Amino acid sequence: MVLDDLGSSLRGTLDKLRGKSRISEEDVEEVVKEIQRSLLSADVDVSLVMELSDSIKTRALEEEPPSGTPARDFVLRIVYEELVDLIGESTDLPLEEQTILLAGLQGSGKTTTSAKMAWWFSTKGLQPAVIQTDTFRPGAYDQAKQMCERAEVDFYGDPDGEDPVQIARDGLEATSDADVHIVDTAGRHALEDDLIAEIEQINDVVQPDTSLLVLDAAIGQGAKDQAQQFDESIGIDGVAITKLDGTAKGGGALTAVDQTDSSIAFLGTGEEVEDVERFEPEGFISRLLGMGDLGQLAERVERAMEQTQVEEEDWDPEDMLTGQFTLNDMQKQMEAMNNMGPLDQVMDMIPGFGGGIKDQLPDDAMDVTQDRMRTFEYIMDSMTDTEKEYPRAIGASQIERIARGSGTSEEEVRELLQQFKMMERTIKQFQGMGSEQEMQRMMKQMQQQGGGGGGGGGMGGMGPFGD
Ligand SMILES: Nc1nc2c(ncn2[C@@H]2O[C@H](COP(=O)(O)OP(=O)(O)OP(=O)(O)O)[C@@H](O)[C@H]2O)c(=O)[nH]1
Repeated sequence: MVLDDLGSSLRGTLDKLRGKSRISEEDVEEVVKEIQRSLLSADVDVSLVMELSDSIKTRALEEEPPSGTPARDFVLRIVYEELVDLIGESTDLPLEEQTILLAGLQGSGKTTTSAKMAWWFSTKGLQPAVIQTDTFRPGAYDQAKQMCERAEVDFYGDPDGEDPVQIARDGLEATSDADVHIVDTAGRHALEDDLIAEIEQINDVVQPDTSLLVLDAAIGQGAKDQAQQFDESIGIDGVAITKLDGTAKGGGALTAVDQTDSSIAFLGTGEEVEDVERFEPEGFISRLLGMGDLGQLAERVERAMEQTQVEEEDWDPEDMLTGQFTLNDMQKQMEAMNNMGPLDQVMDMIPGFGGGIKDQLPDDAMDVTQDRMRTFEYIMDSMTDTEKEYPRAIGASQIERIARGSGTSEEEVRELLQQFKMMERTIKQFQGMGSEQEMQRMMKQMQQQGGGGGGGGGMGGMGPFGD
């Protein structure tokens, strides 16, 4: 995740302020140094870093903390406000008829982002269409078409067409029923003149309401030149940052935002059409600082509930926090969580869970991939109800029988039991959290918003391994 390093190192530094009511100049220096180090290693432009750290320093030393506010909270608040200020508002994209043009270098993720954005608009009740004008890269047409099919949105392209400007013109006409037009363009390895000339012509024909620059999160200072060139030729209103799942950097994109005086519109976090988030500065920074992002979490839960085909009485998110945890529950939760996205991303959105506890968990605890889930399902199908209810009582002979019955290995059965133990421990950590009441309230709220989940609480009473 972008600037991930900032989140964890800053939390460590801020934690040293715990218990203090006043902050010294030294404390502030240390916090500011940590911010500088993290931002620079995430490729944020030096002058931006200096600007940000100066404002934090000045405010932390000159402003009087409200009485009774612990030093840590006071500094955290300032860092939060200054980061929100640096990153700015999200690009304005009203939920109404509009045309969006995507620009960027080859491989930055434009085609993927166009389908993701179309999917996102469709979840908001609009009818989007993607127009693919990339005649340069063989395969772009098929890729866009397939992704749009997966996203269940309209698509226009011409696999035999050679003139991208004509395709754009025809595409707008052919998809006139749609209300949001997203025009994908070709990229090149570098900023060649013909790329700029082509996109200027497409821009003239399309007359977009918004032009977005698509940038790979791993791009460093090269973002500055790209941003400047595209801004001069077509005018950039916002940036979509892609591949945030693969890098801890992302600073180049912030530089581009600053250079074009624009803002961030979308974040791409994976290769699937659903792996996209509308950028919300407050939630994003909160998550970065380990304060959680309830908005995104609620949205994901809502989506997961629609996708997870479990009976209403079978799954209640509140069950994660109460009662005994069994293998049946683990299976349901794995399905639901899988629909929400990678577990570590989800955890970042939970207040109080992002920074501290998550960092202490073994990496394996997050490793719930679809393949593993499938193997686990075969294994669970070969277990008796009692075994699923009390997995800790499963011994060597049962493991052998289950492996044979499910066509898996004994090692895989042990792995499942190990995964169960880890998840059980994680759930217990949840249960032990100070903010449990808050979590429960939140879960309830999300349940209502999601319209599913029911209040069944199908976990039964405490079993022999309850506590
Ligand atoms: N992991 C991950 N991969 C992504 C993301 N966005 C795009 N990709 C991958 O990046 C590669 C390039 O993405 P494309 O959408 O084809 O890029 P493009 O900008 O359209 O490329 P050109 O058409 O050649 O200009 C593909 O393999 C995508 O699957 C993301 O958010 N996360």
